[in-house]
Amino acid sequence: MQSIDTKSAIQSLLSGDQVHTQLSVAQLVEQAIARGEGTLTSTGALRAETGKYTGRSPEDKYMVDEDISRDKVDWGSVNRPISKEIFQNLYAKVIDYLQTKDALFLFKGFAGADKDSRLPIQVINEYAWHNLFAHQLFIRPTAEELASHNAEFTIVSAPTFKADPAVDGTNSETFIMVSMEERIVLIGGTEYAGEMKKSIFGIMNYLLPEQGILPMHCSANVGEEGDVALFFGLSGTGKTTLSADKGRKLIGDDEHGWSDTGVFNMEGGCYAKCINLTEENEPEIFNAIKFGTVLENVVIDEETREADYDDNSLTENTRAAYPIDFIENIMVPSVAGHPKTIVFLTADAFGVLPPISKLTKEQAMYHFLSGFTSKLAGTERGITSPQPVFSTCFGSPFLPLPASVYAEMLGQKIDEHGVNVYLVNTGWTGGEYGVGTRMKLSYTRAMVRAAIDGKLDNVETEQGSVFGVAIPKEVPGVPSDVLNPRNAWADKDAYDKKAKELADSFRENFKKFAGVSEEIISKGGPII
Ligand SMILES: Nc1ncnc2c1ncn2[C@@H]1O[C@H](COP(=O)(O)OP(=O)(O)O)[C@@H](O)[C@H]1O
Ligand SMILES: C=C(OP(=O)(O)O)C(=O)O
Ligand SMILES: [Mn+2]
Repeated sequence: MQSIDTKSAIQSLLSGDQVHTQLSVAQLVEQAIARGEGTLTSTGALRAETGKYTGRSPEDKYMVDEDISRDKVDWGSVNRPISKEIFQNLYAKVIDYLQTKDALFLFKGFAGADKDSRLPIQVINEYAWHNLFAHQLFIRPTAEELASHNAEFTIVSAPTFKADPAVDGTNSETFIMVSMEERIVLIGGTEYAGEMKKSIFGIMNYLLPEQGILPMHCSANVGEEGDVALFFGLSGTGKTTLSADKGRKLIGDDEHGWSDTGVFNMEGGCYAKCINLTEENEPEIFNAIKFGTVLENVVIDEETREADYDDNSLTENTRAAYPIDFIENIMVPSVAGHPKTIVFLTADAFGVLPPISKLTKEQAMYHFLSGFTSKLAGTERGITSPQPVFSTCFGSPFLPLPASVYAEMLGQKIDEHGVNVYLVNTGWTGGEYGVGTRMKLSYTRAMVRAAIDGKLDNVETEQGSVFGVAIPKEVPGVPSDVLNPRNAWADKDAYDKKAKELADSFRENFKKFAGVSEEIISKGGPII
């Protein structure tokens, strides 16, 4: 086995004079364009294409099997074990490969806006545009912080290095490998920039619980009274869209920690979907697409360089990456108090779940563990239409530890802070995918605002027929006939049939939580 000292390998790689360290946004944009990695758009954004991989590649994501993490990790199809030997061999090859490049880009910064728990990281990129992505998405250091910066985790990203599965022991040419012992993320064979931010999120999901902090796959914002709201949800359910609300300060759009003092963003930027983006529906995001923003796989006119957000010819998962301060109303720093409201976002492709309902403590725990939603087209390789999925804690692709670790912490925190929990279906209504339509964004916004503003605290409710959740009979700004999902279906028998199917699949899925208290199932689960 070729065993290498990973730390000195990084040091020697970084000592070369081809390494551009901590370039400014302007310098990175200039480099990316000069190197033919991307083009400038009419609003000043840098536009790049990612080739074959336009979403994450979960089947190529591995955790190295090591003594320090072996007994902690929840091994399986999310956390795929890979031997130290395979990791070390590939690592050595990637370092050798990067040594041959005439330019490399290094970003140093942090994950975690709370200074007590933040993780100093560095990102070594083959591409300038990837380094710009890292610069915009992670937390940028001040000059003083940079001077004393000492990275505790390193991402090494070599997108043009392709593994040979037969020789290298991988599943494909692509690999995302996390070593908790060496404190390295090794990425090769994919140009999708989202792998970088989500692998650091996975690492925070490993490290924070040890410090008594709950890591969460959610967005967060805060109102004028300091009232914090969290929006949990798998990709495409509306975290980024719904948290950008001009009446509330954005804390972050995707990854947060919840400590004894409150919540904090792990990131320094946002990663918004652009498909069908309009200024009217999503003005904050639309206007954030300017100089400094990275546009991924958005089709632009060759001459005018105008973006066509409706064009999905490269992927459904078109993206804009921008620093959080490109959103007008934000919390600085990205830290706030304890949440008052939690919203679980689900994009139900069956059209069965109500567009908004209030959950009891047991229902909240049941739905958090179930994490029912649909994988929407694009964010993961191979998904082209909504696929119903149970993604525990609304983020199973990013959880290295068993779900119970996160669920127990959330349960305690909800109790301790008396948080109101709502389930919001941003998916289908009036029929399943293909028959019904997606819930209107303006209605969802109105429902979420009413919940956060306490306007649903004392309204009349009816009991949902599937889970027994409390469905408000009226929500300001929303026609009442969309509130009860059964009413929204023309064919009631078809609804009941689908609902039964869904309830059965929840029960089936929940069997994996054998150790969970009977009360959560009896009081929180389906009633049909
Ligand atoms: N009712 C709705 N609620 C939220 N988003 C919706 C709704 N209808 C359509 N959308 C679209 O769904 C996508 C939600 O994606 P996004 O907010 O990026 O999700 P996430 O951040 O959770 O991955 C956006 O493109 C948004 O325009
Ligand atoms: C970047 C991602 O997150 P989201 O779609 O939740 O924004 C992802 O899942 O790859
Ligand atoms: Mn998002």
